[in-house]
Formats: sequence, C-alpha cells, structure tokens
Amino acid sequence: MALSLAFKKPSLKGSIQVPGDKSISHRAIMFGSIATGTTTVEGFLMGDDCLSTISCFKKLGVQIDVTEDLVTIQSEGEASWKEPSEVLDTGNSGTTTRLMLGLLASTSFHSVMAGDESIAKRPMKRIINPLREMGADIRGRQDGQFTPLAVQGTQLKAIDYTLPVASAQVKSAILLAALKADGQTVIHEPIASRDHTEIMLEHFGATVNRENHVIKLEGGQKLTAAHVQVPGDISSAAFMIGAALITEDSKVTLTNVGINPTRTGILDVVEKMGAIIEIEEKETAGERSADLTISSSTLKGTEISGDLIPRLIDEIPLIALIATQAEGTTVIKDAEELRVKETDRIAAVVTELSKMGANIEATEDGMIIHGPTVLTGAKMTSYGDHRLGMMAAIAALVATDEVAIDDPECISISYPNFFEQLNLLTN
Ligand SMILES: O=C(O)C1=C[C@@H](OP(=O)(O)O)[C@@H](O)[C@H](O)C1
Ligand SMILES: C=C(OP(=O)(O)O)C(=O)O
Repeated sequence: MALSLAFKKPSLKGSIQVPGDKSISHRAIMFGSIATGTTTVEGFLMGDDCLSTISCFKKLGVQIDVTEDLVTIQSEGEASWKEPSEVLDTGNSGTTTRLMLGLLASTSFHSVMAGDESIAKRPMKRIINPLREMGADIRGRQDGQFTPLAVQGTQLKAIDYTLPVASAQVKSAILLAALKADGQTVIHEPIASRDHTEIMLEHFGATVNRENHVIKLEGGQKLTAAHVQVPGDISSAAFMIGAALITEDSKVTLTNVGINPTRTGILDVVEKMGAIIEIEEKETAGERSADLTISSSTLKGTEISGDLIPRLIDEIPLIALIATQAEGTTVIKDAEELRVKETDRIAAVVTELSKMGANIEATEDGMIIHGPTVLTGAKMTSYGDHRLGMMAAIAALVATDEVAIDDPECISISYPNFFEQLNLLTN
C-alpha cells in the first residue's frame, strides 16, 4: 500500500531510542542456540529479518520465547538440534541465510534454506566456496550460487582462508563453521568488517585470537549461555541523524546507540561534512554505546572510499541523500558491494534521488553527488528494500511537494516503528 508524505519543512525535536541492532540481534539468537543453557536477550530487534532468524531456529527444535522486553533461548547445544521437516525460510535476510549456512554445514542432518525473491538473487558462493574447502556438502542453483540451498551436514576441517571481499557475513559463516571443525581455522581479513561475531564468541566463552587482521579459532570449543544487552542500531539511527542534519532548527537525541568502531563510519563522515553532533558514551554490560545529539548543520561534500566503506556500507543510501543537501561534490568509491544488497543500491539510489531532482550519477563502484539541490516531490520506489524506503521518507522532509512511497511496509525489515518515531520527532 503506497504512502504519501507531505511535510511542511519540519524541524525535528526530541529524544528517541532507536530499535536494537540487527546484526547483534541475529547473533544473539544464533549463539543462544549453539550454547548450553538459558540465554536471555534484552533490546532485541523485533524486525522481520531477526524474526526470520527466530523462526529458523525454532524449526531446528530450539526453544525460544519472545516477550516485549526479553527473548529467552533454551538449548542443550547444537547436538540437540533436530533435522527440520520444513524449509528454513530466511525471508529478506542475507545475514540469516549466510550465517546459518556456516552452522548447518557442520550438523549431522539434512536441511533446506530459501528466502524471498531478493535473497534468491544474492550471491551465496562467497560463503559456500570456503565452506566447501572445509568439507561442506551444499547444493543450490548454479552450483550453489543461489538459493534454495540444500545442506547435508558433515564433519568439517579447519582452513586457512583470506577473505576475497570485506564481508562480515562471509567471515562469520566461516567462524561459525569453525566452531565444530577439526583444528584451528585462520581467517585473513585485509579490510576490517564488523566484528560482532568475534565479540559474541568471547561473550559466550570461546577463545578467539585476533591480531593484525588475522583471526584464529580452535574448533571443539563449547559455548555457555549468557545474557546479551543489544544496543540501538546505528544503521537505523543514521536515518534520524540525517533527518536532523538536513532540516532547519532541529535538535534530536538518540539514546543508547551502538558505537562499535567497525560500524561508526557514518559518524566520521558526517563530522567531516560539518555536522554538529555530540557523542556521550555510556557504561554498558555489552558492546559500546552512546547518546548522540544531532543539530541542524551546514554540510559540505566529501570523499568516501577504501577502508571506510565496510564501516558504513548500509548507510550509503542515507549518505547519498544528505550529500544532495551539502555544498559541493561528494564522491563515493570502492562500494561495488552495494550492487548485491537487497537491491542494486547504486542503481536504485541514483534512480530514485534523480526522480526528486538530485544531481547524482552512478559509477561502477559508487556514485557522485553535487549539491546543494532542491528536492521536489516524486513517486518513489523502494524495490522492497527497507533502506531505500527510509531514504525516501527522510527525503520527503525537505521536498517541495508530496512524496509517495510504494511499499512502506518493507521498512519493518529493520525498523518496525520508523514512522512512529519520525512523527514523534516532527510534531
Ligand atoms: O554481518 C552482518 O550482520 C552484516 C554485514 C553486512 O553485509 P556483508 O557482510 O555482506 O557486507 C551488512 O550489509 C549487513 O546489513 C549485516
Ligand atoms: C544488507 C542488509 O542486510 P542483509 O545482508 O542481512 O540482508 C541491510 O540491512 O542493509
């Protein structure tokens, strides 16, 4: 159902707590299902993607209870998992699909995994190639490049592997498979990607050796249940950061936002563009978090490339939008990974922002944006991609006319109360 947004150049004021981090929420369910005992998760993201992860592990026989404030996982470890009689449906979630492959590959049973039409187009051989080197038996379309994927679990062996792409999903799938592999697995990561898996392995009692972009994990380690405190998702917070920056007379506080350094590229970039942003770090039991206070700012263009890209990969649609309001040129390079997310996010961002009058052009591995430009109303397509839907909604705040979004429901993939919170800040 389409949604029409017509803001009257609003200012944003107030304080909100964005929903829990999607990457950490996925991993809390996975590790709670691997560990022996009762794991509790506070601040879990009740978004579609993370609910897909819960659904898949319930089909493996893991007991998972969900209330508004707490998710409780009771498991006797991977050995207690049951061979699923149903297809494991991963919905729209690349993280669920790819990390589960690492776990299913080392079980003692057969399983089949499939997702939605977006997942069916996303590359899986980047995961299956290293898992096959470990001895995994995985079949799928085009020799395992695409779902549906059939996995015959087996005993795996350790590998020494250099990641061909800066992907935390590839790294994490190998680490999860390595937990039950014979020997020590070594992963070389030329460019750092988010390290939530490494942190959570240690949180659940495993020993992980990390130095100079090399990660070593001994197989056979047992994990023990734990409590997980999930901070707010900085990838969701990014949209509210951008909203405050590009509107006039705004001041917004986002409480308890995760500031894991492998995820804070967005903060580095907006500060370099001239953003007025206060960061007050909090004491937490889990990963680092902070209260962020963002005020309307005059922004200037910048260049975003190299090692910075994996630290803000999901924020690039939002960054492209704020670049349309910045003085000068913004160049985004080395971001070819965007072409294999839920959509081809380079093509989609350029097409959609161009509809609103943005001066933006696509390159093979990124985009170039000239600003500032006045954005007009338009009929925006989300392509079923939550981050495109949110980009369109934030763009509507500064558009001269009404903005229609074709599938606003897709935003619940990662931010189920997005419109509720946006309305709270604009009223
Ligand atoms: O490991 C994760 O939780 C994620 C890793 C990233 O994907 P890649 O690892 O494919 O870059 C990111 O785009 C995704 O939203 C979540
Ligand atoms: C790409 C994303 O997630 P996933 O890879 O889990 O689908 C995202 O959240 O932008």
